[in-house]
Amino acid sequence: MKVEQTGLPGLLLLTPTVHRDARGDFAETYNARAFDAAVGRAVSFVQDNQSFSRRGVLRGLHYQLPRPQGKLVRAAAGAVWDVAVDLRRASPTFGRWHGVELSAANGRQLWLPEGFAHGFVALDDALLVYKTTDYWAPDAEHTLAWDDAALAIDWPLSGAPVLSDKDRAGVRLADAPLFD
Ligand SMILES: Cc1cn([C@H]2C[C@H](O)[C@@H](COP(=O)(O)OP(=O)(O)O[C@H]3O[C@H](C)C(=O)[C@H](O)[C@H]3O)O2)c(=O)[nH]c1=O
Repeated sequence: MKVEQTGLPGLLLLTPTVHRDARGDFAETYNARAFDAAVGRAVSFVQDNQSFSRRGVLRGLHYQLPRPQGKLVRAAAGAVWDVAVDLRRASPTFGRWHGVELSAANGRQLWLPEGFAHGFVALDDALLVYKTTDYWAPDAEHTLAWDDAALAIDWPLSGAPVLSDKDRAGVRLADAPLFD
């Protein structure tokens, strides 16, 4: 598995080894021993999620506080442009974002430790699958405005995104609850 830093402390890009043969291919999409070695600590996941999004759908930017969730994210089908925003008040990269294409074709995974908001736009119809380190806690959910000028996220959009009502009502960074 290839492990790459992203410039935001703790946010990692992981690319599992793909074993190809005449039948197709095989990859270990999660191996606790290898993942914990990459992260440098034991991480336990309690929930697996999947969401299908049609091309042009944008979900996010979401996080839970309290009950923050670390997330290990990949596209099992199609492709998304996945974004993490550092909301850790004391982080040297507070308020900065990182975007990367995750696709079934590139097999890339993004590890977002607790303290990040997460969102993505579907570049074509996409099935996003991801593990979380805590359970869903709807009362602890927050939505950061995907188009906050203070974040200036350079979304690869070819028109207005398809959004949920919740995501249309995201709060600005200046008004968002932050991680200490
Ligand atoms: C997150 C979640 C949702 N739900 C239910 C609640 C709604 O009835 C339905 C859709 O929920 P929502 O519109 O919040 O789904 P997304 O917009 O994809 O939210 C997710 O998208 C961003 C990108 C994330 O990183 C989070 O995991 C999560 O916030 O699934 C559940 O039953 N369990 C869950 O863990």
